Amino acid sequence: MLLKGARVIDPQVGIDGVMDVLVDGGLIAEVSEAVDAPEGCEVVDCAGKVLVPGLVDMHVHFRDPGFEYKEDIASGVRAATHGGFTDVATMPNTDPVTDTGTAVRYQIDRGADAGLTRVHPIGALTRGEDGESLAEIGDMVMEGACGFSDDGHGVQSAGMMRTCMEYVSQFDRAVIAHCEDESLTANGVVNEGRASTRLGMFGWPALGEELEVMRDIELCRLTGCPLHVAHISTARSLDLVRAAKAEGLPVTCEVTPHHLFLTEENITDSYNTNLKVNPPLRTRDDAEALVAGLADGSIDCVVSDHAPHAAHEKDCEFEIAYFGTVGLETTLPLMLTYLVDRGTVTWQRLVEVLAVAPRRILRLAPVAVEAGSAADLTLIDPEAAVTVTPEYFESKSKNSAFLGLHLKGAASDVVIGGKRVLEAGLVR
Ligand SMILES: NC(=O)N[C@@H](CC(=O)O)C(=O)O
Ligand SMILES: [Zn+2]
Ligand SMILES: [Zn+2]
Repeated sequence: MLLKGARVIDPQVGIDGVMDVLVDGGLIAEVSEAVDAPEGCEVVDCAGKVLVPGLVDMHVHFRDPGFEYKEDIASGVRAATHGGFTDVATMPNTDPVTDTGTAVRYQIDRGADAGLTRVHPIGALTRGEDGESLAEIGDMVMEGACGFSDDGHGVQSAGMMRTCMEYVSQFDRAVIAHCEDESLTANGVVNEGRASTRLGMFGWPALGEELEVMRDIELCRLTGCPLHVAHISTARSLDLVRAAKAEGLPVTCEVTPHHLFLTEENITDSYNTNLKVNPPLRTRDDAEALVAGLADGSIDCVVSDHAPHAAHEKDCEFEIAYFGTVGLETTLPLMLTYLVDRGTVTWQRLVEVLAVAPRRILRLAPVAVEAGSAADLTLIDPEAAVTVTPEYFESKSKNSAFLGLHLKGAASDVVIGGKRVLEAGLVR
């Protein structure tokens, strides 16, 4: 297959220019200004589009096994492919929890059966995510777990988290921390401050996150285990991560589009339960600090934290609605519309935060737009018009914090292992 005339952008190899990319089998055979199509070669006209290394969303919830009515692996990978991702990492808060090698293998195999976006399971740190005893981490590494997390909960005991980090540090994997001290956040549904006061609801204070970020950075120092802070949401958490990085500690972090582009102010007028997320939407100052941190390199990657929930779990009082927003199909359009098109984030930085850094943090093989690399590629149409409606989603769930928006720019094609799985915006 010959991808002809796209603007190819890959900071890893220092390219930004209009090129032809020849794919042979699962690999990239040639990247140059003019490649003649070999006989019988499928030619894809990519004029006006941008070709980048395949995008990776390193934080999604596919609810399989256990809550397949919200999402299963087959529907999850369709959403991921539609969103432009060649690879995703799935969180272990399934039922049963993904805490054994068999459970990890199940997700990889189900993902492979679908033949779309690849699924890389993240294993649980503790058995059943109960925070009390270590899960079968070595067994999960052997079956292909790409990282470890009790996402959905913080590990409440510092001693248990220390044990987890000491154990994981024997393997070449990161601990991905959902930082939440539940003694501070109990019952909290919105940011503690103006939002909780105006709405008369229990607050989830910034300190509930920051205290565990501080603790886990200290445990990283003690154990040497790579620490990745999930869905960072406050300016102070970011400062803590910056300071840790400046000291040379192996600390990285991620941010979601909803924490970049929405604030607690979006909730106060609407009571829209799709804006109920964990951690909660914070202040405008926090969101601005996160955008700055993403642009300056302090934040390593962008993740959707795709958290599908059924209609009845959101169409209810704010206090009892489930936490989470779907995100796989809006992350790229939001990034393009609000950051790249406006020049806040360069295309090169977009590729770093959505393709390069997540592979590094998950210890996946690097992918670059150069001869010899795996042909895992995302083709972006910067002019595509996206209207976020329930019908737009391939996901089983429609609980998007961004419903109703008109966005500009989306993936048009996705190539995985040399196979085109998204063609002109349609999942095969
Ligand atoms: N983020 C959310 O609001 N919800 C996630 C859990 C999580 O990511 O902590 C979920 O599993 O629904
Ligand atoms: Zn979480
Ligand atoms: Zn999550």
